[in-house]
Amino acid sequence: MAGSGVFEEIFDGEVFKYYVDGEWRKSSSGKSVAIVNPTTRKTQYRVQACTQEEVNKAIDLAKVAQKSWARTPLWKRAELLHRAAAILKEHKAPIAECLVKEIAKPAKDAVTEVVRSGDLVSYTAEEGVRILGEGKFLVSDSFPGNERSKYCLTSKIPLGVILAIPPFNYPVNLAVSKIGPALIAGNALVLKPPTQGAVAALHMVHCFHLAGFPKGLISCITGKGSEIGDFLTMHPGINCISFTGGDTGVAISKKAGMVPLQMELGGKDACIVLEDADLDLVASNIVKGGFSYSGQRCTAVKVVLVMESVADALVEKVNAKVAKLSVGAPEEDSDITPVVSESSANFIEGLVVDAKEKGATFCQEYKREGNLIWPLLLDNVRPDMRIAWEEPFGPVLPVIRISSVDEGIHHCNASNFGLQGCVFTKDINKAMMISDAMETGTVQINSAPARGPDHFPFQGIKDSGIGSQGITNSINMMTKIKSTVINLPSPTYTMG
Ligand SMILES: NC(=O)C1=CN([C@@H]2O[C@H](COP(=O)(O)OP(=O)(O)OC[C@H]3O[C@@H](n4cnc5c(N)ncnc54)[C@H](OP(=O)(O)O)[C@@H]3O)[C@@H](O)[C@H]2O)C=CC1
Ligand SMILES: O=C(O)[C@H](O)COP(=O)(O)O
Repeated sequence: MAGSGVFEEIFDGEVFKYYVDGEWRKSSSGKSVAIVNPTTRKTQYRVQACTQEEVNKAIDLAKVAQKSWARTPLWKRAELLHRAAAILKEHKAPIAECLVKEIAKPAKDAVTEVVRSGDLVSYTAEEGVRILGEGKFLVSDSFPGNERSKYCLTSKIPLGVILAIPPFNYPVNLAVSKIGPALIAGNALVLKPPTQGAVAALHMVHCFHLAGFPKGLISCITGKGSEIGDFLTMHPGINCISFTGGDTGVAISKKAGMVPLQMELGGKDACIVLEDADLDLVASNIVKGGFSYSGQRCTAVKVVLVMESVADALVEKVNAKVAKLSVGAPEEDSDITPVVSESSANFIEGLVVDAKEKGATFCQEYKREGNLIWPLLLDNVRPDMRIAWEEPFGPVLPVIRISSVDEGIHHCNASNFGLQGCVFTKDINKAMMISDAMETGTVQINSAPARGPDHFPFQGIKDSGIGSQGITNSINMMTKIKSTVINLPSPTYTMG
């Protein structure tokens, strides 16, 4: 059960504590933030509403702890990360339980998220010792006009204090995808978890505490992003921000100071289906890609662009699979579970109503109970409908029929998002041409969009993000190049 067993010290019986200076503490604010269970719509947990002074303290301590952490041998940093990964996996059950209660993640997927996170941390430790263990050696005579009298040695040094802000849909995995790279690279880390998902994140942080990381190196500040977010992101003590979420990220990028930003934001991932595609494969991928975790993935298929000649057949196959999706509680491991909040459900409903008014074909009856929305495929969607462009982040998927591949590419590229996309065809030449033409960070050929495996580069263009994630890219992003140049009194040439 949450907050019990090895996790007892993170809970005071009513409110989960926040983490600073290697300790679990109550906020001096005396206030807490409620986490509403999306299924019951009742308060499930409470977390501390941290104050600005508590943020200042966490960042001050992080600054101090980072200095000695950066002097800790790389292999020792890796060893601690491996230990944290093992503890995380050992305690997957109570952490998964939090994910079920806080964000209505289906029970099996919740366990998968925790195990995947442990694997991510271990991989990060291994990758870190390799890529941070190497630098560059340059000689001056390769540049015109120079003799071989200067040797340049480069290495990767930490940035300082990294601020990590993950979203509700992967509060553990998208937290460790920032924590692991930050720590292996010698940085300190301040985590601001999403409110929905905060308790799972606090349990995860406790696994790092149990692993024995130095005091002050990691802290976890809870509270509403709308209240504490600006103070954190504009804090002069923060040296880098790694954020995953929605439009909030665009606002942060305008407010943040001169610090490196890693922004993974929303998407409207298009699935382009050509006439020669294997329609059974496409249908499976559309259902998995569009409806897993009720469409609440940035990489969910969010619009299907299918050639008119195969559209009827495809829609029929997709509908047959949608009919088999189970709808209900996350505890029962239902395929479709309640969306994260009432406001999210209302937003999705707004898109559905707009599509209805403008004449979309409803392949299923629209049904909603509380935050639970039954899976819905909308056929014959046209560009004047909001759902053609906006991200529902729910189990509603639009189908736009196209008469040419160019029309599909045009729709994809007209979006202000550019996260991922996919194309289904048996013709690899066409697939490559379409992939090159799609203005997205990744194109999947013959599979639905996905971030994983977690070591693959993951990036969005346009409003979908800044920089690139993936284990190696995140480690590099959280470091800076430092050069040392040895100036020789006279040129020297090998064996010369
Ligand atoms: N490209 C990607 O990798 C991914 C993108 N997303 C996108 O995220 C969105 C859904 O996630 P959601 O959690 O609702 O996104 P939000 O942008 O609403 O929230 C993301 C995080 O930002 C915090 N936050 C809110 N306001 C501020 C602020 N002013 N300053 C700093 N932090 C703040 C939130 O805290 P709090 O919860 O307390 O408000 C949360 O931790 C979708 O648009 C989705 O596409 C999601 C996952 C992956
Ligand atoms: O937040 C998201 O939606 C994730 O980054 C998607 O990850 P996945 O594609 O591996 O499910």
